[in-house]
Amino acid sequence: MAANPIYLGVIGVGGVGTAFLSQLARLPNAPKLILLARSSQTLLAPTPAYSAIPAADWATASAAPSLTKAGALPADEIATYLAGAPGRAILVDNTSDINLARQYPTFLKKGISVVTPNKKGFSDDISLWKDIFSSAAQGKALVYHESTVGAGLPVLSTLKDLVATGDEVTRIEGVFSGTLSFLFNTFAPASGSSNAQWSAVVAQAKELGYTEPDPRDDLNGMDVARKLTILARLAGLEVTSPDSFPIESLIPTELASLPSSADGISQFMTRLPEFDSQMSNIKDTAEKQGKVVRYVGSIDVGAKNVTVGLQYFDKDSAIAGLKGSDNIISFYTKRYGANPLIVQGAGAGGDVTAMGVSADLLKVVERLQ
Ligand SMILES: NC(=O)C1=CN([C@@H]2O[C@H](COP(=O)(O)OP(=O)(O)OC[C@H]3O[C@@H](n4cnc5c(N)ncnc54)[C@H](OP(=O)(O)O)[C@@H]3O)[C@@H](O)[C@H]2O)C=CC1
Ligand SMILES: N[C@@H](CC=O)C(=O)O
Ligand code: NA
Repeated sequence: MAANPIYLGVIGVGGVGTAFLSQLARLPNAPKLILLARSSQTLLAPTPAYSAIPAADWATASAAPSLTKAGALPADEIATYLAGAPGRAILVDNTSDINLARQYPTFLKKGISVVTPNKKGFSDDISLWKDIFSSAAQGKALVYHESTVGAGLPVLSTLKDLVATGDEVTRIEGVFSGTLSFLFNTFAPASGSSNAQWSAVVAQAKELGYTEPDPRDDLNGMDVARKLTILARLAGLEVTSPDSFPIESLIPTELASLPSSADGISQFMTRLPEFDSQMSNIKDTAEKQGKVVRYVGSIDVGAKNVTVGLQYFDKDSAIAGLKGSDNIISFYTKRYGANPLIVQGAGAGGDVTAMGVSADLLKVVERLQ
């Protein structure tokens, strides 16, 4: 244990949360886990001892007899509990909950640093973005969210380094969704052929843990729009919200009004096969031109223009040739000239996303000590 112990609260033990916990259990110099929550239950290390919760997984942790067990706690109670620990505290939010994200300023003002792959807060209204960073300054706390774009790929750190060292970023473009990359790479591969139905590949992406908790957030383009909002803001554009530019949706209009509940997700997945021909038609149109279709985004910093949607690509292009859930993100800058700085690799999945969260956590621990 370090000279100044650092305390950790973790909320969310789904695909990313579970992978994060198993990485945490192996981290050198890991902070002391004193709070672990899922949507219906919270485990707390009793005060004043704050004995560490075993980080291996939820099942092991919840079996520990010494812990206090509560139902879902309001964010301000969690913040008060963490702020009461006898050292600096960090919150890791592994949920996709916008309401929790809206409470980041409460945590930060109390000096609790935030590490998260949850993109909702950083892509919500610009007022929340400003509140998060001014609250961090006020509470002398840190905010790291690398996995909000490109999962664990070094996308935000690269962009921040470019900006901080005075380069001029002119354009950022590429494939920003692991789910949509996997869907198109599998459904419409650049080499060989595929008979896979669109709905079956969507179900596979969900099973592999690539999709958002609600896969419609991937298919409607909102997940990509949120990532582009975050990148645009870091590049200096005041994008007011992720719906302030046009977004092409791949949700069949007939299914657009299903409820956003768990039942709505299940109805959507059940009915999606009825509309497989819509995506097959798009694939065939590209095929007739000797091309493949892919879902891409771009930010033209000078023109303050953001685009999100389908485009056709030559089969020998870098974007057409991506594999699996790969993202590819090209940064065009004054220094790099005509040859962009490119970041490429898996852009979704529990382990690679948790890697970004764990690496951020290590950075925060290092800076707090
Ligand atoms: N999956 C991926 O490849 C990537 C994911 N991300 C982001 O990571 C985050 C997590 O994704 P993922 O693990 O796939 O999602 P999951 O749906 O698998 O897990 C979400 C977890 O959050 C918990 N949860 C939700 N709301 C609350 C709340 N208010 N309080 C406490 N717990 C809550 C759920 O609880 P319960 O277990 O009780 O249901 C569940 O444990 C999301 O923000 C996602 O956008 C980012 C990059 C890539
Ligand atoms: N659902 C997202 C997960 C990572 O952000 C994606 O598919 O890219
Ligand atoms: Na990243």
